[in-house]
Amino acid sequence: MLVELGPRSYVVQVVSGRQDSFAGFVRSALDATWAGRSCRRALLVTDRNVAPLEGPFRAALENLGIATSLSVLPPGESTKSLDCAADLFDELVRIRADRHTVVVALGGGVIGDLAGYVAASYARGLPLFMVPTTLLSQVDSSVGGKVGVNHPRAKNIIGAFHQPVGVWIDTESLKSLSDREYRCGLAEVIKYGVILDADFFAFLEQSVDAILAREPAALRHVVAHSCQLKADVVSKDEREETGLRAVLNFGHTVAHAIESVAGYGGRYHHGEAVAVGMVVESRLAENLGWIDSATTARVEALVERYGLPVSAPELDRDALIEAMTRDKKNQKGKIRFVLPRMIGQVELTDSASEADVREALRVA
Ligand SMILES: NC(=O)c1ccc[n+]([C@@H]2O[C@H](COP(=O)([O-])OP(=O)(O)OC[C@H]3O[C@@H](n4cnc5c(N)ncnc54)[C@H](O)[C@@H]3O)[C@@H](O)[C@H]2O)c1
Ligand SMILES: O=C(O)C(=O)C[C@@H](O)[C@H](O)[C@H](O)COP(=O)(O)O
Ligand SMILES: [Zn+2]
Repeated sequence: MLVELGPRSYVVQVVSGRQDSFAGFVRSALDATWAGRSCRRALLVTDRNVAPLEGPFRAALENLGIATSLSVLPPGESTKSLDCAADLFDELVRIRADRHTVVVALGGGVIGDLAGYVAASYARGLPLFMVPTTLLSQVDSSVGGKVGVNHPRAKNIIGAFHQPVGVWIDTESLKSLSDREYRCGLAEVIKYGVILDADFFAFLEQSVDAILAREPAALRHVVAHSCQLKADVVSKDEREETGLRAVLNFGHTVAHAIESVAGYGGRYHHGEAVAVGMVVESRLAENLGWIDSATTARVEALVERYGLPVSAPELDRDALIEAMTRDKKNQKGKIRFVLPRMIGQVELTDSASEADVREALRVA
């Protein structure tokens, strides 16, 4: 599928175990860019858990005549930091990278966001390939060009929009992914159903066993359909300017507060925080009269059936609300939420008062 962005358009290729075609994909994606055939060097960025998968990707790049250096970082959310970005800048300087040096992010959303941010900033922009290896990064973070790192008190607050030149998704790379990380990806998948596609939400309700068992056909549908939904949104509102792209932030006002209060790499991984966030924000919509209690119950039930948390009772409520006051979506000092009007449709609003938010968090 294509993410249509005029001169920055790119292909999202979804395969199952076709590593041999990666080199051809890179060649044709690079040929479509201004940097084209002059790309002779690459920095392949990964983490320790994913490093066992890097060999064929490095070999493919080398076979294309692209001399490839490898940076292996510690796994986990705390790697999405300015310190780790600085390490990658050091490496790019060391290998004398120039604007024809390609950055390849092989890993989950942490590696994609971090390496993407480095690619966006170094020499004011290097060509970037995303090779996502978690379900979450395959259905969400590898597509759309949001890259960045965390500030200790504000999630993703340092970043850029920098579209990749290509996204290579091999669903077979998920074979080594833990069940916990697999479920994290399913939180963002459920999100797509709530925000954009009631039929997809119903499919997720009907296919719990097949999806949790990672049945290949169900998995491919989940990945390809999620990417298509995201690609359509990003094509229409690349930089979150019209309000459309903001729909992808359903559950995230609360989720990002949970992550920064609990600590990056702490008790809640991003997908788990999004799971809690979707339940709390559905309850908020219900309390505002936007949806009925049956709709909230449907969201909560699906989150639970996929083995994801629905509450974070141990986190301090004042700290959560304080963290929400630093959310990127806020305007004129008001916290903004993306809330459901029904399954398949959401709206951005600043109409929730602090008391409303507190009430929605009360039972969470
Ligand atoms: N840019 C965006 O649009 C966007 C969208 C959603 C999420 N995100 C960001 O993505 C991050 C979360 O991404 P994530 O859930 O992929 O987390 P992650 O990158 O931390 O990966 C989760 C864990 O899985 C391991 N792993 C990765 N691939 C593996 C594989 N194939 N086999 C075994 N282990 C593997 C990693 O080493 C890590 O320990 C968060 O920082 C979130 O903010 C960004
Ligand atoms: O791509 C987007 O836009 C999203 O909102 C996708 C989210 O799942 C993702 O977590 C994203 O990183 C959040 O963006 P942010 O702008 O709120 O930091
Ligand atoms: Zn997310």
